[in-house]
Amino acid sequence: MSTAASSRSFKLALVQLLVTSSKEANLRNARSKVLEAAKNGANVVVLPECFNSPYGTQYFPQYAEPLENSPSSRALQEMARDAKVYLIGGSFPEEKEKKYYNTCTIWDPKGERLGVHRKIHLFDIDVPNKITFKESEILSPGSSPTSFLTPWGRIGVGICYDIRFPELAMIAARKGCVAMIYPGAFNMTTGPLHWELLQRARAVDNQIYVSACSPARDPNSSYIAWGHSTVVDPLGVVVATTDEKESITYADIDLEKIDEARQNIPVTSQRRFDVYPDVSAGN
Ligand SMILES: NC(=O)CC(=O)C(=O)O
Repeated sequence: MSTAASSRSFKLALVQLLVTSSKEANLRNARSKVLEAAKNGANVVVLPECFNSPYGTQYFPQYAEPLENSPSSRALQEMARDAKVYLIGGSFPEEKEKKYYNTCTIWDPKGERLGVHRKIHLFDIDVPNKITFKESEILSPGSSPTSFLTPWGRIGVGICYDIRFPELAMIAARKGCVAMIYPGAFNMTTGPLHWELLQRARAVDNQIYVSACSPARDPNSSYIAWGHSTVVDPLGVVVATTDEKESITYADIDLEKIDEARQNIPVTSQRRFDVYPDVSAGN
């Protein structure tokens, strides 16, 4: 783990991976990028949604794996352990009891699994002449919010379309999360419209860090990812981003910035739960 981290700051790395149709090649590439990020001082590393398979309902059954002892789980565990980082392992199609999920596994620097997030909000949209996608044709939704503890504080995790539902980020922030991180894969229609806007909105509403990690863009794939993996600070300012190509994006996550935002603009302590309900109650 990097010695540059203090109890109030850590280095986040977003691995914008160029995903191919070869699961083995994707796992090898992910491993080499996670090790590279660790060498460059990253403490927490993020992979993109569907990091080990092309993104599309037609691919999910073919690429799906169980969570326990499967090639992708083992590879993620070894990456986290060998790189000595906290690893938010993007997502892969999971098969469990004859159902499929879009699932993110989270690992600590010893290779212990810290959490499992199954995409709660399935990506079902229809923008005429632009994009139609229906994850629910194949996938089942997850049903619980996910967060995990690091030496720097608790981090919440969602997957892609989950970012459009502000409740998840609100719940995470009210439970004390310092960041909400989304492996995601927006596309050429919704990417330019909403990718950055949604991250900035979730960050400024909750005065936390928000980040989303995309696959790199492959113009020949059936689903063309937007790319532009990004980190936004608690004031809603983009502090790190990239273009569409394969890359690693780094950002220093400074927890003082959360305190400062909340002191200067104290919405966090001015909420009126006597007027409207607190969505985090009971979650
Ligand atoms: N791919 C997704 O889950 C979501 C997305 O592309 C969007 O919300 O836009």
